[in-house]
Amino acid sequence: MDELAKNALVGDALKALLYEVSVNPKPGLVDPVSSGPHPDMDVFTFIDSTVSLRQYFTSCVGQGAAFHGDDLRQLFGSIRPIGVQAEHEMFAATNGVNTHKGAIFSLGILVTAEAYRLNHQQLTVTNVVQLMLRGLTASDFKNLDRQPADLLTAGERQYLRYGTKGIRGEAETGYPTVISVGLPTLRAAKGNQNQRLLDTLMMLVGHSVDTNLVKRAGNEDVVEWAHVQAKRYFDLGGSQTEDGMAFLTQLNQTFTDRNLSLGGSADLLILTIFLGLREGII
Ligand SMILES: CC(C)(COP(=O)(O)OP(=O)(O)OC[C@H]1O[C@@H](n2cnc3c(N)ncnc32)[C@H](O)[C@@H]1O)[C@@H](O)C(=O)NCCC(=O)NCCS
Ligand SMILES: Nc1ncnc2c1ncn2[C@@H]1O[C@H](COP(=O)(O)OP(=O)(O)OP(=O)(O)O)[C@@H](O)[C@H]1O
Repeated sequence: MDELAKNALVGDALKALLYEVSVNPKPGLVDPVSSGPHPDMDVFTFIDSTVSLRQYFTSCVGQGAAFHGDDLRQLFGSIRPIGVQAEHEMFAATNGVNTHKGAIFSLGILVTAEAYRLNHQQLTVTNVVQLMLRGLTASDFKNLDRQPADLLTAGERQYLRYGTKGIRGEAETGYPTVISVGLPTLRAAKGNQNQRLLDTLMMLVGHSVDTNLVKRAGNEDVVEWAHVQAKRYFDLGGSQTEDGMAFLTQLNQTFTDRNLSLGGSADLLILTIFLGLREGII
């Protein structure tokens, strides 16, 4: 893999983050027009955060391209500490605001997998991710019930309470929601870039269990409600119709009023954009 190809991979990761934050109006998320239910951040916070991650993605590409072992779990083991470091850099760049924690984890995995795959073209990105993350949920969720409750993250708490595997479950299975929902929607989506990405986001919202949303709502029933909202958007014609867009604008307000966030769905959109850029469909 030459330097040009490595730089292109890093560039696609950074573009994915910047494209996603630029899409609007996004319910429950920061965009250039509104911060929605996130008064502690705006689009500039996301630009600062994105730029702070260049070195991290460069390291992920380096690890993926240089890995020649048989057990790809070791490749994941090599990027996890780099991810922890990247989280520190993100918090330093945003004055302590969590902009991209989920994206650091998920996009770091996909960038690493893509770099590895460029030297192993017989494998799909799904194959590589599944091999890298074998046993992730079992090891991350092991003995959680013995941890002090106040030290648990939102995702860990929801696993204990509802059995939801969240970002780790999605990752371990090779990001099926991105591959089977996000990418096919993006390939088929019509209109300009913003319209295509809005439809892709809403399709992801309709097919995922977003632990960020559940945390903000304090219950799991909100997932079904969000799925119904996404279906209504598409029944009205999605981004292609005035009714669809009017509904989305109203939904944006509802999410803000109810202090609901879609941080996990935003991450799934980021991953879809990244793979879409690699595939040349965006
Ligand atoms: C697994 C990670 C994301 C942490 O999980 P944690 O339990 O702290 O968070 P939690 O489960 O609450 O969710 C984190 C984020 O995931 C995203 N998310 C939520 N739901 C989903 C979903 N269905 N699909 C994809 N992403 C989702 C959201 O952005 C959310 O904010 C990661 O930060 C981690 O492994 N942390 C431990 C320290 C570490 O190793 N960090 C470096 C990672 S390379
Ligand atoms: N445009 C966006 N793109 C990506 N993620 C976004 C966007 N807007 C909001 N988010 C996400 O919102 C989440 C932050 O929400 P929230 O404040 O509920 O999480 P937190 O920082 O983990 O929790 P708390 O603020 O309660 O400590 C982050 O995961 C962030 O990724």
